[in-house]
Amino acid sequence: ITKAQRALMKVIVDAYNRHKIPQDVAKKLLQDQYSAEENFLLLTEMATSQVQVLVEFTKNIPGFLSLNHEDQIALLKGSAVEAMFLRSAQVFSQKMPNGHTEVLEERIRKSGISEEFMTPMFNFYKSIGELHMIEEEQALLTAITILTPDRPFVKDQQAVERLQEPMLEVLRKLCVLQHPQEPQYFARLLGRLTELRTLNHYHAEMLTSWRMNDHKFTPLLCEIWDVQ
Ligand SMILES: CC1(C)[C@H]2CC[C@]1(C)[C@H](OC(=O)c1ccc(O)cc1)C2
Repeated sequence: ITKAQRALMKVIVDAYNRHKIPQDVAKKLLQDQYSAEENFLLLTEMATSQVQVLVEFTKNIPGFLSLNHEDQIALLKGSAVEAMFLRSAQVFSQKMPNGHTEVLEERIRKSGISEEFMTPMFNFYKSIGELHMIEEEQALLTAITILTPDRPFVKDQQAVERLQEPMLEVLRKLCVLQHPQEPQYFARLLGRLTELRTLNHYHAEMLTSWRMNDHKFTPLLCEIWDVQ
């Protein structure tokens, strides 16, 4: 890994760690009561703070703010669900003090999300947990997800590729260094990004079913997912 690549990795990891989910949201998970309505409100707060954290992290990705402005928006809107699941998968698999994970899982299961969505979601969390990613890998994988050139409405895809490629190269080298006994590890990480894309569909269904039951989203969530 060259000096420049180490510098890039440091910028990404610092940004990833600097923007955390506010502790009050995590604390509330344990306090408030357990009604489906209460759970939905908590998940709304969690999703809203995750999108805020996503926007802050994205602004710190070297070169992102020099992209065409419409493309910046298209990348954020196109990757919000995937970045949110990636971050919550990491929160689920190690960041949470144990006990919180079960409570969060319980609240998700009792918040009006249909069963058919639960399975793929929790399978994804398990498959991320099994990778035991270090924070550098998590941060780089999130940046790579955001810098996906073929999101809808992205005009200058080459400009996005030019930012994503160096990240992929650093991640590839990092995987070789971190997992010398597992030459396929980098390929497994990228395989998770494919699994992530399938969650977009389930997530859209989830939003629709919540809206049909007249659940209210926050303005930020309405804006990032073009609802209401
Ligand atoms: C852990 C998750 C990634 C999983 C369950 C909660 C999440 C934060 C997310 O919730 C929403 O997208 C969401 C969208 C709108 C809303 O009002 C509430 C939650 C889906």
